[in-house]
Parts: sequence; C-alpha cells; structure tokens
Amino acid sequence: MNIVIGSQNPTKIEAVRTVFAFDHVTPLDVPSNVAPQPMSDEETRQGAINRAMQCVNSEGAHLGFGLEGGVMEVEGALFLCNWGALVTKDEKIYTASGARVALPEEFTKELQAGVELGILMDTYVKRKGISKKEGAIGIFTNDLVSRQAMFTHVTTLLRGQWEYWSTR
Ligand SMILES: O=P(O)(O)OP(=O)(O)OP(=O)(O)OC[C@H]1O[C@@H](n2cnc3c(O)ncnc32)[C@H](O)[C@@H]1O
Ligand SMILES: [Mg+2]
Repeated sequence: MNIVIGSQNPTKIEAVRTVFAFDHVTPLDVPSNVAPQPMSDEETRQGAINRAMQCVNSEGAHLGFGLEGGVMEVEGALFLCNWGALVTKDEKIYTASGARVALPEEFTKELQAGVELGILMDTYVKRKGISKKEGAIGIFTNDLVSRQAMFTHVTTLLRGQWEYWSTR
C-alpha cells in the first residue's frame, strides 16, 4: 500500500512509518490551507483534513494522512492540541485528536497575535527545531511524551477507525 503523509516534519513521518511498518510511506510537502498557527480544534482538524486530501489525490497514493498541530482555548487557558486525518481514495475521511497539555500563560498574547508556537518554543527552551524533535508536548511533560509518540497514537487511532469502518 502506498501511503502519503503531508509533511516533511520527521516526527510526523516517523509516526506514520511506525504504525504502517509494512507499507510504503512517502512524505509530501503540502499546505494546510489554514493559518500557520491554528487557534482552535476546528481549524487544526481542518488543516489535517486539507493535507490528507491533497496527499490521497497525489499519484499512486492509496491513503493520505495529515497531522496538524495547533492550540485551543479552555476557560481562558491555551492548550496544545493536535489533529490527524486519514483520507481514502474514495474520499472517506477519518479524524482523531491527540493529547492536550496547557501552555504557559506567557505564550497567550503572542499566540493570539499570530506568532507560531514553534518560534515561541525555541525561544523558551533556547534551542532550535523543538517542533521537529520532542515538541512542546515533550518539553511540558518533562520528556515523558514526545511529539512523535503523540502523533504515533493519533495515527493508531486513525488506522483503527479506518480498519473498523471499512469492513462494515
Ligand atoms: O512542517 P509541518 O508539517 O507544517 O510541521 P510543523 O512543525 O510546522 O507543525 P504544524 O504545522 O503541525 O504546527 C503548527 C505550528 O505549531 C507549532 N507546533 C505545534 N505543535 C508543536 C509542538 O509540539 N512543539 C513545537 N511546536 C509545535 C509548529 O511549529 C507550527 O509553528
Ligand atoms: Mg507548519
């Protein structure tokens, strides 16, 4: 099976490769067609769907995947959120979300002004490329849950739903 994942981010590519270890997984750089920093569950999920849709429509693809990071608000606090989408050749869409963790209060103003979380994280940790490594979720869980592990869980939720519903 040819699986196309709509990102060059290694945490996303490796997550899909882990869950589909016996399939051919190809990364494809596609736009999310939402804001670079999605600010709600709805927008983050839409970004994931948009990416998965473009992937499944690329040549030779059997399944398309989109994995998207964003933030969402609960009672005035911003949480990291992540969504995944799996789209089949006949355009059936499966979605699932990942774990959420609270972000520092000091991030709120800048995120609301449109600054990307990736940039805030690198400044916060004083290191480059956090989003391609442990991610914000890794930092704020003391390295117990990495961005790749979180996306692996989301991809597993997608695979399971697809297997369940496509046989019914
Ligand atoms: O190349 P792509 O696939 O776009 O990967 P990305 O790292 O930009 O990730 P997203 O577009 O999914 O995430 C939207 C923004 O939120 C940031 N972000 C999301 N989750 C993050 C995390 O766990 N750690 C650091 N930055 C994160 C990310 O860097 C972007 O600025
Ligand atoms: Mg991005």
